[in-house]
Amino acid sequence: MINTMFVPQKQKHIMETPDMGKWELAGYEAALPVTEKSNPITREIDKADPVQIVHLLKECDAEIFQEEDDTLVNYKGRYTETRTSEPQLEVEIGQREGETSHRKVKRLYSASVLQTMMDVTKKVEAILKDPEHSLIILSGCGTSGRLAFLLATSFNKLLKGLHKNPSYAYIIAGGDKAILTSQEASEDNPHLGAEALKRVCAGKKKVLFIGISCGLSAPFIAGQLDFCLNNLDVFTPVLVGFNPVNMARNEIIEGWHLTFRQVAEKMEEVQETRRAFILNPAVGPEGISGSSRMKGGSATKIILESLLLAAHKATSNNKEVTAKNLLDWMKTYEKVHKITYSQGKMIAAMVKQAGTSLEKMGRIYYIGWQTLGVMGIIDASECVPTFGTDFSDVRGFINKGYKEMANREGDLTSRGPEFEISHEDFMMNVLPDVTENDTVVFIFTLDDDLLEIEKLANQVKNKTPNLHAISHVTTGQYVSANIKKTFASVMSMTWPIVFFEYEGFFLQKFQRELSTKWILNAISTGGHILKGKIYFNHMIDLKVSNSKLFRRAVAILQRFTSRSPIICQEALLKSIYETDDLSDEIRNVEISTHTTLAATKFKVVPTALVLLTRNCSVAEAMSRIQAKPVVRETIDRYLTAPGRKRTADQIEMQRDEENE
Ligand SMILES: C[C@](O)(c1cnc(-c2ccc(S(=O)(=O)c3ccc(N)nc3)s2)c(Cl)c1)C(F)(F)F
Ligand SMILES: O=P(O)(O)OC[C@@H](O)[C@@H](O)[C@H](O)[C@@H](O)CO
Repeated sequence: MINTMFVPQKQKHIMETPDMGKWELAGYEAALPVTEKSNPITREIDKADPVQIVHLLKECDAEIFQEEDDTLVNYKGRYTETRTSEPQLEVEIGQREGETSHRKVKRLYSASVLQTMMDVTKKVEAILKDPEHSLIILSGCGTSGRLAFLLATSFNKLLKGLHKNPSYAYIIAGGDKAILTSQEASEDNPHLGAEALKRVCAGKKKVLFIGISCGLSAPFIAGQLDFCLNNLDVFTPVLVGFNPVNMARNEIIEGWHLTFRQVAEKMEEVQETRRAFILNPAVGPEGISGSSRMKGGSATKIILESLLLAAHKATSNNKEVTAKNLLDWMKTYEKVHKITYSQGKMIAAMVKQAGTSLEKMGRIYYIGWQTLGVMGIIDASECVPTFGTDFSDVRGFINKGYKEMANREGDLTSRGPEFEISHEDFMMNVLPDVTENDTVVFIFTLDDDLLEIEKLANQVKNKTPNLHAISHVTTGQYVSANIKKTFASVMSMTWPIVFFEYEGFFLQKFQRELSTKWILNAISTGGHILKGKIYFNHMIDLKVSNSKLFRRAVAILQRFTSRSPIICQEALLKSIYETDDLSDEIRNVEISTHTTLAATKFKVVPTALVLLTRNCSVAEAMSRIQAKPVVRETIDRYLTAPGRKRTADQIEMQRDEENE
């Protein structure tokens, strides 16, 4: 029987997990948070060619829509006979002795999810009736914060079109600069979250707070939810994420008194009285383990756009929202998946092109119009924390810059080159240095200014032949021959004409955004896979810049070395502090001390991997990694991952250690 995986920390920082080599045996996989698991579909994605990469990502994204299958979950930590392929096991902490209950895994279309969505739409409608004294706030960290920004501005535009005052606001951990740049550390501060929430809704009498944390793990969001739970007269908290509550993060949050799971359990209690809500369907593990920008981000868009659009439609038609309405809105997003991936071959060609550019140390530029430009900016900004690249490797630009973005803090250009996002900035400061190693992708609809598009495209064409277009057209519209001949390739998605009234126009816009997100996620992920950044389906060389990434680094080291969590954490700390003998002082300082220092270092996880497999000094491990910069080859040489044959000396070494 394995010890339960996440218990409130007794010792500092040690995650209670089964020790080495027992991952598969004890059903450990099933007890992992869904959002952090390795997805079997992409287990060998690092060996796939562009066409296969796109196919694997398509399969992963399809899991978002998977119906509730008859997987029964048994609480007593025993296997349950299920009709799905593998035995499911979920370890519930503190379940009363003798009580076994069966529960199905909650999915996007589960009755309980639709019911909760309906309950939340009623709260939205109440807020919309009184914009003066009430507010809907969307909040998140990283990608979840960027989507909070996009959703809030989109729905305020919808209201503006109806000559109504704005009812939405957004919070992103780290402020508006986090829309464009990686501010991973701000995720770890619950006080920062609560302070930002207080500031944004000062004076409001009724606030619907929607906190987005795909992994049910961000302390920033935990702080905001807890603040709401202590002020339920004004606040109605909604938690959006993709783990069951009993898999919410259970690590004591630094400088605070609760874990995310304790906050989520309090939310569950209050949900009984319909004064708090949790929307947390499982959508399956990410194609790159833990990369919640992908399926987590897509599912966030689908759930919240369907829910909010339904509420707006009900308000303008003065009709009740039904579960069927919500199901119909969400089902239309399945068509988006079908239409988008019907272009699999062209997406693969762009993935291949991206890989070539990145391998040649070239760059990738997304030149987008309106919110499709925002999707480009979001995908580009995620590459830094996801693949450890420089901001200049993948960049997004949008017509009219901050005017089009309509972000609260306005024009950020003066903060530095990574904040230059307008087409003018691109033409003046980037285009002159574009070479044939670079790839440029235009993203637009046929309702955008086609003359402007053609003019800019011809200027780019003089600098690189790798000029591609993603265009969204409505049935009956066709990309002109002029436009076609300007681009090396044009991927054209044709969308059905929307008949339902005003909200339908926004649904079409949202669906073109999701389609674009899937394509750009494939381009940036596929490009970095082809560059050799991914091992199996893990980004091993991650920057350990917050506590979640620290945990992921230790978990990845455990997974690839089968060593104990303690040994793996020691190796990681040796690598971060560049020392062969860790002082107790280092062992016992707060995790933020480790991550603050680690954020300034390179390749600390690969170095720790070499430390664990070669029993050498940190200096020697670092020089080996320096000598062979591509992570995958480095590791291949020293390591065979679980499930692939293990070398004799590794078995020997492991046996020695176990006898220590
Ligand atoms: C799947 C894998 O074993 C793995 C990866 N990451 C992790 C984790 C990453 C981040 C965490 S965590 O920050 O502790 C966390 C994050 C979310 C959550 N709900 N609970 C805990 S665990 C785990 Cl538990 C396993 C592998 F292979 F990737 F290492
Ligand atoms: O939404 P969560 O689980 O709280 O995660 C919030 C952020 O850590 C997450 O968005 C991160 O920036 C992305 O790079 C993940 O791919």
